[in-house]
Amino acid sequence: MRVFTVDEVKAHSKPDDLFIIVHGDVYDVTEFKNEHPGGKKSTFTLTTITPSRDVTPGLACWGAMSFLERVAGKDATVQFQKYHKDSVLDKYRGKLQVGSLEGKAPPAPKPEPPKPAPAAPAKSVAVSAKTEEDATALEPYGDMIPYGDPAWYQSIVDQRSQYHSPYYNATHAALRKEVREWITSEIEPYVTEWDEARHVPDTIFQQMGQRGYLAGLLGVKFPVEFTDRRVASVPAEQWDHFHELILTDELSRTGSGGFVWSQIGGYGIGLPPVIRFAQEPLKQRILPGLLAGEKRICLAITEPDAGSDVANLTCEAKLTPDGKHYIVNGEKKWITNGIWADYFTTAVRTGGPGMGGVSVLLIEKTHPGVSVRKMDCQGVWSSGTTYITFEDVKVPVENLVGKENQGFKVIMTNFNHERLGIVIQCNRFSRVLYEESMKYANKRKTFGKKLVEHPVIRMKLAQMARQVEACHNWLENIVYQCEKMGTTESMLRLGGAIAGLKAQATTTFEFCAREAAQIFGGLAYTRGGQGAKVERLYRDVKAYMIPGGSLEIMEDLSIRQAMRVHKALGMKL
Ligand code: HEM
Repeated sequence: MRVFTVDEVKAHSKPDDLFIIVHGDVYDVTEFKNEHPGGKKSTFTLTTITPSRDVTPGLACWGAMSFLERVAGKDATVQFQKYHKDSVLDKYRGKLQVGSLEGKAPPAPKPEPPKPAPAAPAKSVAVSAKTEEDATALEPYGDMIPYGDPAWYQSIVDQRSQYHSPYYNATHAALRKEVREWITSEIEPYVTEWDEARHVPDTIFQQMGQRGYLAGLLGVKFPVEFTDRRVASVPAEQWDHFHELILTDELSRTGSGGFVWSQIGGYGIGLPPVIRFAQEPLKQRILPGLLAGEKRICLAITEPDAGSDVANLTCEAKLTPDGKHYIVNGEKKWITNGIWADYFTTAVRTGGPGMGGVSVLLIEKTHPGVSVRKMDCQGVWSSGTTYITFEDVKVPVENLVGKENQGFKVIMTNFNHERLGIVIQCNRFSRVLYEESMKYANKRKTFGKKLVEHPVIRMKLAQMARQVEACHNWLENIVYQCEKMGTTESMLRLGGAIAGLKAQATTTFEFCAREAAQIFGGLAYTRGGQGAKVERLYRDVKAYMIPGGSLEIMEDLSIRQAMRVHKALGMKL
């Protein structure tokens, strides 16, 4: 790349030869000015700027010249920072940058690809002795915005005082770095585009497989028996529930429910029942392709008339007289990823009414009689929400997942994992809303002050942060219990608490979306731009508060289920 002097850049200040400087880098925006959303020359007029209530004399009004022409040949860093997030450049740098100013510090070296974590420390979780805890003291990580990342990401810079946590070791720190670097460089700059297109390129899901991430998202030990894919920074034998928490949390930093669900929405709930309950030959046949990201799966439970009330589903599966097949007829609605799925982990009625007549079948796209159509929903646009019809679909009995008429147990076992996934995503989305608000409030000025200098805005930030932190601490506690208890014990013991946590996380998410939108004002009301994440997440809230057990069902269950368990434990009322 060329090195420029300030005077050399100044020479490119005409509409047909237009350079600008941002953060010491030189950009040729001659062509780009015509597609720049900040006002094309031909359309930019006074009316394109809508004054907010803060109608101060400083209101930008630059006549019939586009923003880029106004700063032609100059250093436009200040103006750039006013209207964009720096991450905009991640997307356009490759296309527009022609060089840098002389004397600009060389760019930081590209991060090395993650190396496998060192064998020590081999302990997975729970360090109580102080000496051991100090031995695993971790480097600080992230932007160091208070509450902008989970507490264990922080530490005082001189390393004398670490932010202590009993849950995390060096492999967890390595994983968060590995995932964040991938998300920042290859995902985040394109998420808005993909959301608008309602599709994430298939290559991203394939990368999820290649990087070993898919194999690590099943709520079980890393399934080495079915795949040779590995996560670069975590030895498979050390993989635990906290790695899964970090992976989902960092994926959710994209601030798009659509993106997260496009990757793990169907997979994270459709595959665990198969891996836990399917017959061995079926697992051997389908798991390698799924774990590699070459095939896709979804969970088909909800119907036009049965949502949280799962026991009343009506999609029926009748055994053929020769006992070799089920014939499936019925419909499924709001099925995440259904449109792309090769396999459908489907709840069907094989017996009488109620939960005792439900079974789970793995239906395959290749089975004649399966048809899918995409649904148009309020949020999670790139997640592929689907309406599915099964018409006389002939499914081999070998595809039964669990035992006939005992499907309710399969579904129940799945719920904790599904809901924890929802909690992790919701809480990071809430954190993103808070983090975006904090950054914006420190930049945007109204009535002569930064937003953050107005007590009413600080109050909003405080209310967001305390709810996010409370939720995260409860989440870590529950994940720790999952790590220690077996699947059956955690299903029974934790069902109530996880339901309560889902209620907590979704209401926190809804609150943070509302407050962030108020802080961003008009920018959160328009799609794209600085408020893109806020506008999008506001639309995504209900996709988290209704499915996977609605808020009302979750709150009720958090008491009912807990009472049932504690009765067995000898509760004294
Ligand atoms: C390499 C330089 C630049 C690039 C790549 C760029 C790119 C963009 C993009 C993608 C948007 C859409 C919103 C978003 O995604 O944030 C935007 C909006 C905008 N840009 Fe730029 N821009 C550049 C420089 C500038 C400069 C120097 C100015 C001002 C002098 C400016 C003023 C604006 C304005 C006013 C908007 C509209 C903001 C809004 O709707 O709230 N841009 N720009």
